[in-house]
Amino acid sequence: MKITGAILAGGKSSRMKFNKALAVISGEPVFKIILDKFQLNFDETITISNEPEIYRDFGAVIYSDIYPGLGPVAGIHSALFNARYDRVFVMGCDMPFMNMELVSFLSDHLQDYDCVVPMLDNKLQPLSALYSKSCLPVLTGCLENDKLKLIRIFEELNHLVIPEMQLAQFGDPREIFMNVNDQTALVLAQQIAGRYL
Ligand SMILES: Nc1nc2c(ncn2[C@@H]2O[C@H](COP(=O)(O)OP(=O)(O)OP(=O)(O)O)[C@@H](O)[C@H]2O)c(=O)[nH]1
Repeated sequence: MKITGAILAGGKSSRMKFNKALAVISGEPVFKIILDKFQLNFDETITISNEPEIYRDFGAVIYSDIYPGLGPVAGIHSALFNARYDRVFVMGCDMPFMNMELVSFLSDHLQDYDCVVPMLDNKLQPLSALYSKSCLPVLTGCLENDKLKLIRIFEELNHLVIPEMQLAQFGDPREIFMNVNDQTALVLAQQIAGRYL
């Protein structure tokens, strides 16, 4: 089954105080690290951002939000809408250490579900989850009805949760799922990058 990898890069980076996708780890912007990994592993890679000029120079294929200004639910919606393939791995632009075998594992479990979503620290991880295009009507409904909290999409989606115990076979979930979204996380990511990049 072919998979589209979608990088969401339409946020405000208010915690980092500069565009976190451009934070440098091991000499490269986090966005470039993710883009390279996605292009190597997925059948198609797309980036969802309303600022295409930032990412075009990296050679990214960019689509904007169809519902601009509504946050990450709109980013996932645009990713699924624009993806060439039915299966879409959607990830934030601040996760340099995602494990691609883990993504294959999520994909292997999609058959009977609209999406497969990891759970870490008792929280679903919608921004590192595998979605089918069958999610689109639910996402459109959420956006049209002002239901913009990411976690609420799962009230209506037929989803499979992958518990932390199963994620651990791919490495330390706290590192694999690390969000480099503030200065503290950036320093930590720079310290452990050698093990991943
Ligand atoms: N396409 C798109 N992506 C978004 C949008 N809002 C957030 N994202 C992305 O979703 C991921 C998670 O976003 P957050 O970390 O919760 O928010 P953020 O605005 O990027 O950062 P903070 O302002 O620090 O919360 C990041 O990769 C963002 O770039 C949006 O409106 N559209």
